[in-house]
Amino acid sequence: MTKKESSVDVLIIGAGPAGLMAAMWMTKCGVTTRLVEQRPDQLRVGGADGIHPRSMEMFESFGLDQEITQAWEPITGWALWCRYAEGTLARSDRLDNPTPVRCRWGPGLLQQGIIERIIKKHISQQAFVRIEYQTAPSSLAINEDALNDPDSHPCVLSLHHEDVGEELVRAKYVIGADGARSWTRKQLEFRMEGTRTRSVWAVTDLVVVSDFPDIQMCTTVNSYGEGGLFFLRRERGLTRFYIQLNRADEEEFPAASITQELIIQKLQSLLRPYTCTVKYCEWWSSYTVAHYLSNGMTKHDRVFLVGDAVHNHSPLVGLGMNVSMQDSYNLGWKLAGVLQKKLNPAILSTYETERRPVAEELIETDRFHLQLFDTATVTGSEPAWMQEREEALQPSMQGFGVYYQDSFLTAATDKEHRPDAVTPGKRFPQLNVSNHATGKVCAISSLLKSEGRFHIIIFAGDLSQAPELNRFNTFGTALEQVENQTSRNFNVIAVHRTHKTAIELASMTNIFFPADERTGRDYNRVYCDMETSYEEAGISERGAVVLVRPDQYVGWCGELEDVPGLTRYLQPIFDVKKHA
Ligand SMILES: Cc1cc2nc3c(=O)[nH]c(=O)nc-3n(C[C@H](O)[C@H](O)[C@H](O)COP(=O)(O)OP(=O)(O)OC[C@H]3O[C@@H](n4cnc5c(N)ncnc54)[C@H](O)[C@@H]3O)c2cc1C
Repeated sequence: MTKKESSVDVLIIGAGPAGLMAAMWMTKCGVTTRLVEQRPDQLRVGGADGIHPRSMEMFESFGLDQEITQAWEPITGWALWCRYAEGTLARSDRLDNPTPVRCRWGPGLLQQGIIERIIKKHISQQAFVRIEYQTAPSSLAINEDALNDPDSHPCVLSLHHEDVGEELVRAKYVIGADGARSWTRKQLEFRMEGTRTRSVWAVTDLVVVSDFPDIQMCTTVNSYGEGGLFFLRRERGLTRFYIQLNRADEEEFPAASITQELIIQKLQSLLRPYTCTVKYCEWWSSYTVAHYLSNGMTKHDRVFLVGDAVHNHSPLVGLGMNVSMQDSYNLGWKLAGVLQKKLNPAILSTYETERRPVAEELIETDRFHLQLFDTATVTGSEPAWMQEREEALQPSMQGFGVYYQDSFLTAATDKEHRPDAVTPGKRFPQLNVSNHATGKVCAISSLLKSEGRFHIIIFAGDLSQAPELNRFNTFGTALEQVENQTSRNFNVIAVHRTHKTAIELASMTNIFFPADERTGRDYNRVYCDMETSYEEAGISERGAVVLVRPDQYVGWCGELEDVPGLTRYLQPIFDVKKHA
């Protein structure tokens, strides 16, 4: 029988959070994609559950936020407990959840399978993105002679479908999102580098009845002599427990001895004298803490690795799913833009230069956090020390520590012209504004939808003054020319500091108040400052122009007069001629 043959723009291997996030970009950008998954189409149990504020911003940009927040359990605070040397178990502190700076989302908890189902539902609405279950690749070859032809399909894979057998697929690009034991990584001959510890943990999702006072909180219990315990209240009445069975400085723990009964006994022992009766166990598993990083993330910028295929660490800090999705969030718009011939293929090299430092930091953060349980000794000063650790972790836990510095996409800006909170390389912060035409209040970040477009945010100052209005309109006219020259449409957002009655939309140039024959006037481009956004962003009365990348990271900042600077930044990114 002859093997079926086909071609596709993007082939994604693995429908976990990283693969689905990549497929979500392709869905939004209209790129023909196949996502193959070796498992059957079933709801995953167990796995991740912690969602960072930054991941919520990503979900919001794809229109998934409401479905997530309808199902999740927000994290409202933390309790810290210690079992002291004499054996007493006591609460050392109860902390409110630190409010993320300039973000409207806090962290929350929702089982990974439910998150995946929500993303899949949106992907399935578009026929050009197809998810195929019980399907896995069996070979991958890259035709190196075809790499320079943007229309070529240099990645050649054999796919095995459980039902229909073998198929030969030629893909322009491949994304290996196939988890910690990545098949794709092995084909690319990348090595995982790192170390394995002897720290062993059990993890389980339980419905319990307990008289422990903070059973409804996110709680850390440190019993240094006996092992750590960490738990979080979840959706559907479940609680996720992480139970340390062995510290890194102890002898090797026999993995075969781990049973559900052993885990529950250990949990009950760590919580004594409080009681904890298990009513239902949805899932349990165990793992030995290891820290590994792949020595490569891309081959020829045609095959990419994302998520756990690149970085492995302990699930305890709740970083893996978030960082994995963020890998794909970084890659997806670049790949889609190149395939649509809107972006220079050279941009693809920034995936590794931007995400490798994040992966390295992820591993370090996890190591740092585990020391809380592994190397501590009872000194009597644990609470302050524990709190310091928790606080130090916050930027990573919120997802706001990321700072991209590849000069291709991040223009260094003179300090003099750079607003404080709006820094090239960092994600655009939440700043509240009200729509000039309707008065509706919103965060600017909620207007930065993931559609593959760059966003231009103009802080225009006080437009009741004729010179300022003139300056604003001059910039608008120049921006229209940039759009025409580059054949790119920007998401244009202007924020002025003028009393609403002192300026009319009609006095603004076309780009700020455009008219469409079919849909009429666009009233969604001009917003009023809510008296704080300029101060919060550190923008002076003269205003500023902020160019935000499609993934909501600031690319460039400058003055309204600096259209040449803006053009210089965009030119190499949009330079597709020599590749077309
Ligand atoms: C107990 C536990 C708790 C966790 N808690 C958190 C948390 O709270 N927050 C957090 O951020 N992270 C957490 N994590 C980590 C998180 O689950 C992972 O980092 C995340 O799932 C990685 O996503 P991924 O898409 O890269 O890989 P995976 O989720 O591993 O997805 C890979 C997919 O690829 C498929 N696949 C593999 N090989 C092939 C192949 N050859 N062909 C086709 N398909 C293939 C697999 O079946 C799988 O569906 C936790 C992990 C565990 C185990």
